[in-house]
Amino acid sequence: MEQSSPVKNFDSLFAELTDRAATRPEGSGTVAALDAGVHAQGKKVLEEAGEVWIAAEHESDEALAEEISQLLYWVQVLMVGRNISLEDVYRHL
Ligand SMILES: N=c1c2ncn([C@@H]3O[C@H](COP(=O)(O)OP(=O)(O)OP(=O)(O)O)[C@@H](O)[C@H]3O)c2ncn1[C@@H]1O[C@H](COP(=O)(O)O)[C@@H](O)[C@H]1O
Repeated sequence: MEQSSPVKNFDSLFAELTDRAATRPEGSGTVAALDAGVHAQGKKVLEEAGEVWIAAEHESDEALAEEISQLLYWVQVLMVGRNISLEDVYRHL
């Protein structure tokens, strides 16, 4: 029987990416993104932010939500790469 995958959220994705950085599994896009360095990560953050903006102006709710998920992912990659924790960020909220 097919198992449904658990629901992801911001914290669980961050835990997953932190684990990828520690265990470096073969074929992980996150490991490749971390190895590419902060300059490449920053460019992806900016690119995804632009796609969020365009989607917000011109695209469907579903397309916008997908772009936002990609922006969150790339912000988290950058955080993991710089060793910034969720608590480091949350204390500024
Ligand atoms: N949530 C994401 C996620 N969001 C975005 N992305 C990456 O960000 C890229 C953004 O897509 P775009 O459509 O903007 O770009 P693209 O043209 O498809 O790809 P590029 O040419 O820009 O690389 C995607 O191709 C993915 O490489 C993600 N990669 C991984 N995850 C999750 O991260 C976790 C770890 O993934 P792995 O490290 O790959 O195991 C898993 O839960 C994944 O589901």
